[in-house]
Amino acid sequence: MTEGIEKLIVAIDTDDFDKAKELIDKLEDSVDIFKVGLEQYVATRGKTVDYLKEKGKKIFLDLKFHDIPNTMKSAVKAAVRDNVWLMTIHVSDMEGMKQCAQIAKEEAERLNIEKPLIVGVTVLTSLSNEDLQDIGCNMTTEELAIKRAKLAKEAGIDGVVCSAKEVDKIVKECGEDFVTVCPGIRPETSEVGDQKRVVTPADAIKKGAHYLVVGRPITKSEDPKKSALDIVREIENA
Ligand SMILES: O=c1ccn([C@@H]2O[C@H](COP(=O)(O)O)[C@@H](O)[C@H]2O)c(=O)[nH]1
Repeated sequence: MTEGIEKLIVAIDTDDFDKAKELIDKLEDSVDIFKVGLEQYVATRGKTVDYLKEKGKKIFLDLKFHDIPNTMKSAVKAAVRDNVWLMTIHVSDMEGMKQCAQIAKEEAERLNIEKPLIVGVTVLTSLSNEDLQDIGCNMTTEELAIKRAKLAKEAGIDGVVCSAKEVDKIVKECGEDFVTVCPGIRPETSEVGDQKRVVTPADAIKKGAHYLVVGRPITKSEDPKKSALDIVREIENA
């Protein structure tokens, strides 16, 4: 497998199981990791997860758990049983994050399976400094993302979701082994859409991102396979 494929995660954001299946089938030779997010999971009641398992693909379950500690930890426990490779929670209170990290370890040990990676969402890539001001936060997106990454690390979480704009600073603060997953990736010619902190695939890799999450630039393309392969090549040449 090429290094580019190992770093690319494709977000299957559609509310239709047949469309998701068609995309996965088109991309299966060029993509190894697929992200199942809220829209797809709720619409199909998790059916895509089963389909990806049948295909032997790595699954990133992006349901961004955020609740009281007991509910978060119970959701993480259930997701561990689904044998996903990576899952998201929100970087929230220390107690909730610590309990998620602990239960994932215990449940994976009990089932004798590899523990899924748990990453915490720092600051959504669709948010700008002004958006944070609007909700009463006087930090910049970068300051808040770094602060939350440090909290996630302290709580025992494996890594974070962040924009590649701040990924170099997070790697510097939290270390090379702390997993960084970066959405908001846009090749030069792609539409930005609702993303506000965007970076090209090449720049994200140069700044130290471990994994790049790409949705619409691939899934809405006329030729999703070509678009995925172009990104894989850009990653490899970076
Ligand atoms: O901060 C975040 C966290 C998650 N996402 C998710 O990534 C993909 C990005 O899709 P695009 O179509 O490439 O914009 C999407 O599923 C989001 O839910 C994010 O964008 N930002």
